[in-house]
Amino acid sequence: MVKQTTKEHDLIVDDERTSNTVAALKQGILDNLFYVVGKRVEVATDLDHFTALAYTVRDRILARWLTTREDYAKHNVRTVYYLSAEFLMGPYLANNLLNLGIEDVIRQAVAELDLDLNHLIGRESEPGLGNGGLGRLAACYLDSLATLGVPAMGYGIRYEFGMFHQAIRDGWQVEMTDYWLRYGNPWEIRRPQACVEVGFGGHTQSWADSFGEYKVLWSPNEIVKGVPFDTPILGYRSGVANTLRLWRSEANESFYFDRFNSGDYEGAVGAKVFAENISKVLYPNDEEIRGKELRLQQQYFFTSCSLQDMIRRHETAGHSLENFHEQCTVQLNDTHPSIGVAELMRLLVDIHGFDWDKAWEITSHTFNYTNHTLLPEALERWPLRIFGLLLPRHLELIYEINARFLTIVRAKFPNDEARVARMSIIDEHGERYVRMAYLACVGSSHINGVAKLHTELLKSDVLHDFYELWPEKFINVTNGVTPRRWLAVSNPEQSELMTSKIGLGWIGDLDQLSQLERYAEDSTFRSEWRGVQHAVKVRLAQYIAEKTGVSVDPSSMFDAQVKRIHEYKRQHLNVLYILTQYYRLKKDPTLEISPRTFLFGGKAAPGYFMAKLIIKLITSVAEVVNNDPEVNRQLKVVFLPDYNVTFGQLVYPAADLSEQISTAGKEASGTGNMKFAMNGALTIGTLDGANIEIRDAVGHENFFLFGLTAAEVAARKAAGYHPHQIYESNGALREVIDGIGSGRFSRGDGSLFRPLVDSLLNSDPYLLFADYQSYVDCQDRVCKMYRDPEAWSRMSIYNAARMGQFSSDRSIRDYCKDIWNITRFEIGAGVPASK
Ligand SMILES: [N-]=[N+]=N[C@]1([C@H](N)O)O[C@H](CO)[C@@H](O)[C@H](O)[C@H]1O
Repeated sequence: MVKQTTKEHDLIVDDERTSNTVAALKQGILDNLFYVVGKRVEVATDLDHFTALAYTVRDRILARWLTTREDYAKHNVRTVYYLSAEFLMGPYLANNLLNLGIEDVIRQAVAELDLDLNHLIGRESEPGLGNGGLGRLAACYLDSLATLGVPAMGYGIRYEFGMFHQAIRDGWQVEMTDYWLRYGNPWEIRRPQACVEVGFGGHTQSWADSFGEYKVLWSPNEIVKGVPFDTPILGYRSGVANTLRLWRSEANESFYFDRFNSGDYEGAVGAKVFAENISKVLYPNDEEIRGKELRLQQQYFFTSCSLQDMIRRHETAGHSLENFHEQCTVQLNDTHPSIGVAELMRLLVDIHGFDWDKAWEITSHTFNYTNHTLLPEALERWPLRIFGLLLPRHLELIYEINARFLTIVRAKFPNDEARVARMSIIDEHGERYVRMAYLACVGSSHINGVAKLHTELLKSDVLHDFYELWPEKFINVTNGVTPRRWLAVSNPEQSELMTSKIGLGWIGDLDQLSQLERYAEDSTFRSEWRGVQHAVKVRLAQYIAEKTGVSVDPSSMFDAQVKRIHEYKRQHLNVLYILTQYYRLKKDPTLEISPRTFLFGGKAAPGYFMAKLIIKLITSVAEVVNNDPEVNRQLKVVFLPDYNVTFGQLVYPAADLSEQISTAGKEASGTGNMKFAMNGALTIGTLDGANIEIRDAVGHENFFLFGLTAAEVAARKAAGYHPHQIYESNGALREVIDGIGSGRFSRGDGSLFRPLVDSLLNSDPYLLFADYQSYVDCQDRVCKMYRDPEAWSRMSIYNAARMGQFSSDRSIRDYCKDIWNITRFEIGAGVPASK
């Protein structure tokens, strides 16, 4: 991590106990080992030392945390509430050391206790409370919100079991439970006094009160307690620490004992199990819904807890609910918390006695909705049967919201009942559904996509009707990633080199990376750049050898594709190229091919058969290629198991080539693409998601482009797409497909990959065949370019230098300006910072 000194605007003064001298830190670690972990040094394990160190670091965050809260309360700040079913935070220790600016003194203090900081950092189990991009984006945004001093709070679910651990057995993915809390979690604080109650099921009764007012009472038949666990989110050198509040579901004592005491043991235990099950485990599906009732329970549970908590904080601060939307703005991270629209209406109308119109004005000015996917199978819709049983009052409220909404639609588009049916929150087809994306659109002031192309496709396709009705609601905010974790923490080598040229400022202001441009033409710097890259690759090669036993050559090109396994992300297209090279080399072993190591990583949703088969294809091809002396000097294929944040921090800095090869129009944005390019990797990619903006930023000449555009994909499909014709007309492709189908890469079992081969030959829904030749030709250009290290490192430096706009700080500034209308806050200065 880069050398650092405490900057002036970290105004918090540490007291004796939390000063940052080596002596005080050593004492802190020893005190926490004894008083908190309850161990003497002599018998302490690495894990004990890690825990004591974590508490020592947390001690130095607490003052900033409490002061932040006090300052926000004192100044009545408008606050952002980021509601997300997923927060993929990754391990905290190294990031907190960077943001506190104490890494060097801690490293010395730990060393003087005969311990190794990097080793202790490696002992932390990461909270895998997310599936992929959506969850990690929420984490990057929390880091930027605190760094920019934006009053904010993250609300989510404290899953007891996070994202499953992935092992590869006989080439297949095997899922294992993630006991991330096995050794406790030093970063969180349980807040039992802030728990809330959440109801499920039951029935409603309605009547007209003495003023003729229509009243409704909901009598749930299950009551669950939501208990918050708070984690401080420290900004980078801002002195600000915001809060991530994650809810755990627990049995509601009284509810549980009443049944117990009445001898209804089954009911009592049932209630307890029901309650505790809700926050038990993360649903491991990325981009596809599995309409399980428990999933809806999870969504309603954390959303209701969060909204009740926000109302309580608002009223405790002496505010009237009349101006709730002026003090609070809520970002819905996809549709997972969109039930919040109906829940806030319930709380305002049923509990706080607001009339409908006032309640709606508050609600519709409180929420903003971010869409993260265009895939139809990922747009959440709940069967009325499940919805009505679990949330009878909310269904009534949604009917009312929908009726009033469709009146607006009919007014603007008279005599267009087809449009009315298309736009209705209630899908009348089949068993009838609640369309959550539509509820989110109707109940939100702003609707944003996560990259320019994605937002355009939302306007022209998935949410076109809503765009025609409310064009003013639609806005784009292209994703970003935090340079703290993904550069300064993950790639200290490159960070040191950059800092030696342009200073430290880039960590807090990534646009300063542009000062690196002039060094791209400096051959000395280019060789230093290559030196750094090689050192990082050596580190990854060691990790690969440790984890898989496969030895890879750090001087080969590291070609990486790490992301969730999904057909639209086309990991299998990457395999088609590997096999194309394989067959070329088998025909002519003397062929000049610069050695390349193909790195794959990523989890498949447990129920997603084709994704699992793609993993098996990769591991099967690896087995053949890596053990074939005719090709394994030039080609190496590695599937690295259990891809997560910690693993990502090793791969992104080490890659030479970043594979962003999704079918154009399918990847909403991507964020791995940004992490790779920031670390100097060159991208081979399609004009999809944020690839387009990355290519425009780094320079078209510094990006390897291939494939159909989104419009061409749509046209190809509309015209009727016949993949078999391409198979017949392209010999190299035919050889590869026949090879896979023959069993050559599956120990002779020709049936193993039949489903994949048939899907490609008959429908190829993600147009691999259509893009195959363009991809192969592009890869050949990559090969050629890699043989010119000067040219390659020049392009690599330009890539890194021009990634400023992909900092999550820029994204958060856009949200503040275009959606949340919120000003940043200067802790201690007591005045809002400039916009
Ligand atoms: N859900 N979801 N969507 C995704 C990712 N899978 O998590 O959100 C990410 C964050 O917005 C996007 O970068 C990515 O393209 C998109 O597919």
